[in-house]
Amino acid sequence: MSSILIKNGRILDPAVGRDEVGDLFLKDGVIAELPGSPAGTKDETRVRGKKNSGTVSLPEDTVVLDASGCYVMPGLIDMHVHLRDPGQTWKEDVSSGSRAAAAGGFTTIVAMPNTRPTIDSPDRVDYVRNKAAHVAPVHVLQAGSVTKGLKGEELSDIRGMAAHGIPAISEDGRSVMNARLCREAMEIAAELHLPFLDHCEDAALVNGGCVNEDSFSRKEHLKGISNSVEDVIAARDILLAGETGAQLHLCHCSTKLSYQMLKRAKEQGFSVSGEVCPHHFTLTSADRIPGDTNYKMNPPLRTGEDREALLQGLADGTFEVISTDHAPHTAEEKQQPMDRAPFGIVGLETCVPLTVTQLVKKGILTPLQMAEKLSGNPARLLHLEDRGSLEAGKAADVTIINPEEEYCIDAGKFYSRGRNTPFDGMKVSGRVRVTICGGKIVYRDGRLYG
Ligand SMILES: NC(=O)N[C@@H](CC(=O)O)C(=O)O
Ligand SMILES: [Zn+2]
Ligand SMILES: [Zn+2]
Repeated sequence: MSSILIKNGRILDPAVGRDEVGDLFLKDGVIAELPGSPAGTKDETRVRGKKNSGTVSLPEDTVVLDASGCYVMPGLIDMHVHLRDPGQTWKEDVSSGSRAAAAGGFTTIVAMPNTRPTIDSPDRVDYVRNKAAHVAPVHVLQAGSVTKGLKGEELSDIRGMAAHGIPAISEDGRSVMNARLCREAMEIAAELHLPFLDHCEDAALVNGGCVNEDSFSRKEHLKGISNSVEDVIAARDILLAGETGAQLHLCHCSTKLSYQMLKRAKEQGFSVSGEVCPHHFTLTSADRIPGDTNYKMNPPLRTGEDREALLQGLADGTFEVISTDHAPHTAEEKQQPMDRAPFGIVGLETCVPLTVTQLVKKGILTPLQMAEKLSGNPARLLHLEDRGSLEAGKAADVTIINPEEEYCIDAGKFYSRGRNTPFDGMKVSGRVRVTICGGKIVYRDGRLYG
């Protein structure tokens, strides 16, 4: 493996609050001290000085990357991805999904267990892990389901799956509607220090709704999904997490009340966190094009008031994570009427430009906060100690982004098998230039390697 020197980038390390122009050196799969800098010192002025002094001697095979004008962040981590493998590999599989991740700047992704069959046992965890080890250019972590077959009747073998390396449990796609069973799962999760990634949706309240319940749904005579569908389960599960001590992470938060409840729970010292997806911080139900199922996802696009609360929560730190909820479906599947088409949109290859365009350029997040929500915090919440930071000794997982490059999103160029996005053709700013995983360049300027 060659060494890599990243020169003149804006080094953004959320773990230590570092934001300065400098160089980064990667060697033997880890972030290393810059050659010539006295070992163990973190005197950045001296390291920077060396750069210009010409005395640095690099290993001969060093690849030098000029990152002038670019953000250099610890490799991005997506806590919420659907790889559809096993069982629905026409939509996506471990290979295509992990390649899309690399192209999107992600070096670690968490795959949700709502596959066919469900990932609810150690051997099914092993299936994804073994496949990923052979085909994935980035780290793929497989979450385990809370109940067998996502049926909500009997707990999965959570302990067994924990022994096989799941980073978290999740019933994503639905909620565990039986509160007693959910509480039992949280007790086990607390004991094993496994985060509980919570999809909040009351199965009875949702009642076949397909878009947000508002004036638009009424006008189109579509069944609506009220905010309470999400909020009642978020409230219930925050209470259960408080009682059990489980580490609760609210997935794809979309409502104003989920923001307020999360904020309050944190003030009370509960171990809770929350994520917002780019589509929810970018769009509202008013942006939906009637009949276009690429605007159909779960939870649905909400009102402007909800979106404002999400932006507020991202800015004030209540939501510490941005995740994609990458949910690929085929064009045929999506070309059904609104009430029949599947929920979900792809997100791995649009997350960085949407975050830069909607949040950083508009002053809602600083570039350092962007690195925090896309890497530092996910690493902390998933207990990935070697990631989410650019300090010496950490994994050589790095993402280089040019925040100034303007272009139009082209779904036809996605590495994902899914093309289902409402953002095709949208003008954005911010392009992933290089993704480095484990000290290897896996993506550079439009091309995948390895
Ligand atoms: N978000 C979605 O709209 N769809 C997800 C399920 C989920 O994340 O709840 C999917 O698996 O397709
Ligand atoms: Zn979900
Ligand atoms: Zn999901």
